[in-house]
Amino acid sequence: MSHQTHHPRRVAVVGAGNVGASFAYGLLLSGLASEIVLIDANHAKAEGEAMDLNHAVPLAHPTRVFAGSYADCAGAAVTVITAGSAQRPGETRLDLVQRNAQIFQQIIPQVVAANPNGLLLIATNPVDVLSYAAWKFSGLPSQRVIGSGTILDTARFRYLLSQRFDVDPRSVHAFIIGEHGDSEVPVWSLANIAGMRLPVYCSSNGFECGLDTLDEIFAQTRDAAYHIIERKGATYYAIATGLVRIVEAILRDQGSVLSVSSLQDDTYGVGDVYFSLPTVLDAAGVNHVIRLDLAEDEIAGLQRSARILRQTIESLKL
Ligand SMILES: NC(=O)C1=CN([C@@H]2O[C@H](COP(=O)(O)OP(=O)(O)OC[C@H]3O[C@@H](n4cnc5c(N)ncnc54)[C@H](O)[C@@H]3O)[C@@H](O)[C@H]2O)C=CC1
Ligand SMILES: CC(=O)C(=O)O
Repeated sequence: MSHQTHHPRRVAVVGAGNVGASFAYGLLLSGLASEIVLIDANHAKAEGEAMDLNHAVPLAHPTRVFAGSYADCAGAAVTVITAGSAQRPGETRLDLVQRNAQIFQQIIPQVVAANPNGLLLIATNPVDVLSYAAWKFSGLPSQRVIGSGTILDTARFRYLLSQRFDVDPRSVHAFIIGEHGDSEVPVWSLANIAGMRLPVYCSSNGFECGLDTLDEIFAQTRDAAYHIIERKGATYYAIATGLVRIVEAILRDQGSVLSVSSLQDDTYGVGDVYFSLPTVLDAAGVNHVIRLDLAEDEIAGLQRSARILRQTIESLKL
């Protein structure tokens, strides 16, 4: 209730569309939150989703789910932003930037006015640029403004590698870094199963993994959203699960290493930009970003990705 001052484990969700509603559903099933508030410009949509979700509560976990207004972001540990336009077939994520930045200019100050102490978790695309915009519009310390970044791409990559090598994807350790989008970079040099780099793993365990095979796995990872949008119009279950995983790391103060987007300094030659690297997340948000021992071509790819994002930020004239 909005008159309460203490909201144990409240999570607010702005945007109750495909991604927001799927996230709320995943969060409800996780039992991590005691309250979930849904906010949407289309209030009826938020109300309908809250009603439907509440009917799952007796079968899941005691959770108070309701449709609210920005004032209800008060006391939320995390506010997840999924509002805005999604790609239509043939559009890139970067094509959405002007439209969604304008929406963020309206939304973010209202969230922060109600809740100056919580964390913001951004999913709206292009997620790296909009996370940077959210940081600017919010005035919050960058540690508390996080983008879902390549958590999804890393999950896709681990899944596809697991299929190739016939193991549990959780046993595949590999990261996608940089932009959540077309310029993202696979970190092949550090990818491993059981601590063995992939070429060694392959030769000693009887798998073929030539360059063509690996290139194809990366292309399928990078282009997955296009393939899914062509078929079903949108992607949401996997990103929703990624958002739940990030919220879990925060609410449970786990110190988990996840590839998320955060403000980057110029370690790799391009600063004042958001992009993804493996990042330690805890209750305070970004604890620190891990400095990877990358191969030269990976550094070059990351710098290219960061430059594309920096140029897109500059086009917004924030
Ligand atoms: N970061 C990631 O990995 C992923 C990001 N996305 C992005 O998430 C975003 C949402 O996608 P979907 O949920 O599929 O879209 P959707 O169209 O189903 O939902 C968007 C919701 O935002 C609401 N909305 C629009 N303007 C608003 C405003 N000014 N204030 C409050 N609510 C507003 C709409 O009413 C709608 O309910 C898109 O930008 C999409 O590209 C989607 C999948 C993965
Ligand atoms: C839409 C999007 O960003 C994705 O599925 O990767």
